[in-house]
Amino acid sequence: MNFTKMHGLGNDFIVVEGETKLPDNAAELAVQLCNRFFGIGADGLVYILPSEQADFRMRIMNSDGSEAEQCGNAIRCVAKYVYDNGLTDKETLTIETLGAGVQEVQLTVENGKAVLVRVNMGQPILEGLKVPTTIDANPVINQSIEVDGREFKFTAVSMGNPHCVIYVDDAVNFDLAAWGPKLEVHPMFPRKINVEFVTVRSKDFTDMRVWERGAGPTLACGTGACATVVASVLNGYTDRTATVSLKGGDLLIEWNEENNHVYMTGPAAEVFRGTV
Ligand SMILES: N[C@H](CCC[C@H](N)C(=O)O)C(=O)O
Repeated sequence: MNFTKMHGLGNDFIVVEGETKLPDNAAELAVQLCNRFFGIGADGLVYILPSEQADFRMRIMNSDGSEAEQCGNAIRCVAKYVYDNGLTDKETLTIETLGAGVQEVQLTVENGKAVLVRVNMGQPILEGLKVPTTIDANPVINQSIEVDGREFKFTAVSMGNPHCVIYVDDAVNFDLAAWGPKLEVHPMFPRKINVEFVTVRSKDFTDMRVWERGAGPTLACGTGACATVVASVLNGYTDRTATVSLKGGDLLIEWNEENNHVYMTGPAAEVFRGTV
């Protein structure tokens, strides 16, 4: 099987093109190939598939073999892949995902290669029961949750995949490994959850570190960055356009007031190609 290794701000993926549908063994393949010692190594396995509604369809498996509804960093990689490899000559194209339907993507092209990608990530889902959480509120803001005797307050946002946004004093140095895994699988989250720890630095700048559902600590999370800005606007902490600074780099997020859509702008990179 031929693959292309790509990343969005260090959130890295094995990208596979040429299949007409998700292989039956995609979950096992994801666990095997994402393993950083016995496989290629990545946060996820991404398939570029044909679509009836859009130019392309993306499906993404986390490194634990679970399928995610949506992935911001991966969709930027897919957009770069299809343009750079001549599968399309469009600089504005559409990609269909499980969690957000047909999404418009705009490429910035330099020397025939896509260097920056702006994605319409769709509308956030704020009804607690639809994120999903067990909390019947809309939105779920400042919700108390306890793990191992420590109380956190979270805001719940779905971008097609579920997110739990928690504000802390120092996100950059927060002990992700101590608390991320416990929150990920808390019974308040019926489909588990991605956990973002956020420190607001100004009305248009936040630090964020993420423990991802099904992948653990990643260097960046695109949907998590979108959830961070939505939660920060709901809490009155930031404006609707803000930079989210992740361990792997920065994403520019805009939650558009007119159409309620969230836009994410950031880079994507190809690292190497291979056969496995
Ligand atoms: N682990 C996530 C999927 C990948 C999301 C993240 N890598 C992004 O860039 O949005 C989940 O299970 O919902």
